[in-house]
Amino acid sequence: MIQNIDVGLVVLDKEYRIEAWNGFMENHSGVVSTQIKGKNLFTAFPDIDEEWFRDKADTVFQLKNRAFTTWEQRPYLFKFKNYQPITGTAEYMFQNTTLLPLTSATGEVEHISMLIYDVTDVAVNREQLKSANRQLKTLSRSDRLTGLYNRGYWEELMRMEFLRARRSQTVSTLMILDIDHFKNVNDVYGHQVGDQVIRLLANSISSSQRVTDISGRYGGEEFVVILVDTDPKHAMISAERLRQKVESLSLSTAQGELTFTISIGLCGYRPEFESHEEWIVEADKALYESKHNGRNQTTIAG
Ligand SMILES: Nc1nc2c(ncn2[C@@H]2O[C@H](COP(=O)(O)OP(=O)(O)OP(=O)(O)O)[C@@H](O)[C@H]2O)c(=O)[nH]1
Repeated sequence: MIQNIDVGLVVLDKEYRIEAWNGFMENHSGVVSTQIKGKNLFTAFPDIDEEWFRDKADTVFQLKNRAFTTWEQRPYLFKFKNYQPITGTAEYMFQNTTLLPLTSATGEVEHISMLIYDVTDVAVNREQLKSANRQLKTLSRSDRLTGLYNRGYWEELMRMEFLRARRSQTVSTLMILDIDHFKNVNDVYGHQVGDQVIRLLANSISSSQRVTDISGRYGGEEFVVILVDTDPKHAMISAERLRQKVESLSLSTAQGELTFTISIGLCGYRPEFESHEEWIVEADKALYESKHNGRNQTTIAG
């Protein structure tokens, strides 16, 4: 039975010599029991981390208790190729191992037995679940149309930046921008072209920003960027560069070339702000002024 079970069984003596080696071990290692018996485990399998394994096994010899190794600590003890078709993505077999003391008639532990379980399917499923969760996390943070952070996640980052700004000596600036007369774009060119314009603007924002800037889609045609460690004067240069770039863009549509402009509001962090929302409100007021004064311009909050 021990020969045929779907679990590896190895018996070791105190010198770490292999005393028993069942069918599972033969099949996966390609080494038959008669060849391996009497050989030292670490000489026969140099991939095994000797110090780590001795630490585990010594407690079994001395304290007569059980010990375990899991695939989460180390993917495997014996480097066996994985041949399971369903879990074909894993190159090597993931293993959990149990070490058990074998007590002699005198009560001494002269041998330990190792049970090696193939847990590749569990491990692969767990890894796939982790990867799916990572993808879900990214999706839940980003806006589907533009790929920028969505409002919820951006606001979370904005709140953290507000707390950081409160402690730091440097100034960060919040930029809010909005497409001018966007309703007309939708009315004249249709909603799909409207979506294309939004995407084009999002690309311009992404390509013109610094790696430390944090940009998001705040609403329909409204975008926000936190320019980290940038005062309003320098943010103005960056905002104007973006505004001019957008002004020069053109989109080919069935109704001819389409150009569009944006209005921008800027507001630097102020110590009197009590929340990140106050900061947003002030930047929004500056945006409103840009709109009010004729659009296609940038205003710094007064
Ligand atoms: N195509 C498209 N349109 C959107 C989306 N989200 C919001 N909108 C449209 O954006 C328009 C916003 O219009 P308004 O808020 O009146 O502003 P506006 O026409 O840009 O005028 P000003 O901001 O004052 O220059 C509305 O017509 C919304 O339907 C979207 O995801 N795709």
